[in-house]
Amino acid sequence: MDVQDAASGGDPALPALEEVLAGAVVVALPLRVRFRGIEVREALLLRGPAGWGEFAPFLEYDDATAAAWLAAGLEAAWTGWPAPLRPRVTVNATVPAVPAARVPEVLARFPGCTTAKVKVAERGQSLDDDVARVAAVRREVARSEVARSEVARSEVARGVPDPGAARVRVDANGGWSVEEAAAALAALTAGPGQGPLEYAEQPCATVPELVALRELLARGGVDVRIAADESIRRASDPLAVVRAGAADVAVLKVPPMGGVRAVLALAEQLRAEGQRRGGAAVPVVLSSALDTAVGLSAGLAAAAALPLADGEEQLASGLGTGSLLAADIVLGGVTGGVREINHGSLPVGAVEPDPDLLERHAAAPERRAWWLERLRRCYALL
Ligand SMILES: O=C(O)CCC(=O)c1ccccc1C(=O)O
Ligand SMILES: [Mg+2]
Repeated sequence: MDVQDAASGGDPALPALEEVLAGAVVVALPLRVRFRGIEVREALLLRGPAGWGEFAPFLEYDDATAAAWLAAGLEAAWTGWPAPLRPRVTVNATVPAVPAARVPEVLARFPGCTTAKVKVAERGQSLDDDVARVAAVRREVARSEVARSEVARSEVARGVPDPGAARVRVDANGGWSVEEAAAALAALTAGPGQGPLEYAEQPCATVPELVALRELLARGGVDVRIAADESIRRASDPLAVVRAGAADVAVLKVPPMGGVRAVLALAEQLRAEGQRRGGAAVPVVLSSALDTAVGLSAGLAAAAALPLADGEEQLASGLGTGSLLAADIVLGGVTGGVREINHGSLPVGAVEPDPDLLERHAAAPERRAWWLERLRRCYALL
């Protein structure tokens, strides 16, 4: 992170820029449904001695922010990751801000997932849209869960799957005011067809708002944990939100934190900080940044290497987002083959992009040039 270092020849552990550029491939992958305002996911893939890495900061990010994403990609391709502690990682279904009627179609791409994360507070939509979408997710997850369980098969016949049984979390991406969040979380937990929420991810944008929301929820008897996402990955001090007592759960993503090792170190600090505060550790949820199959390998490596306390159950990771892409650069996917979601989990391990798919999904020449230039600028910041 020291500009002077870069100017004077750079970090000795960094591969040479020419070497990094030599293995760069830029792809553009279509999404099945609009997510986070985008319909095509562009990514620059890096080929190094340790394997493949990904550099895919969202287009609007500035270079200082994007540099951390490059560090994560270089770690993947030139250094590799700590050994996994478990071979598979449980993932949540990720439900974009679709109309309720499209929920079954989305969830069908997350076979066996019993935890669902639902996007809420989308710009241009109303609380009614969120309430309908979340209720549809509860119904659908409960239905498929009951359908899988021998014991409960007769209950399906009797038509009584319990919508409260699904594990549902919502992600507002900071889109609510404190008052809107309190009203929405009350409606999403107590209204008809609703039930408990595992947590609400970034209901409001700022740390003081999160603190105020927690107080308001406690006063109103609404029992929903708060998870911090943007308050961690966009903050100069990622621990500040936990120190302020504003978050019960920490959502961590490998690319914005600068790599698997950086995420694991932060998880360790969060654990210590939580214990210092009141004895309870702050649980960590690994999540994707809408990565390609290559980028997801890094998230899976982090989730698989995350130490757990005795008896601690790992919360489902938001790493099933490959299902949101209509095409990827490894063979197979959810419909069969390499690293498909099976019984709600994904196997850990590297993937090898398919040369034909890399070619088929290659970005246009001007987009490739744009990404290579961005890589050069970010490299200079490492
Ligand atoms: O956590 C998940 O289920 C999927 C990942 C996700 O929601 C996401 C993906 C890209 C950018 C931002 C976010 C987010 O969590 O806000
Ligand atoms: Mg989020």
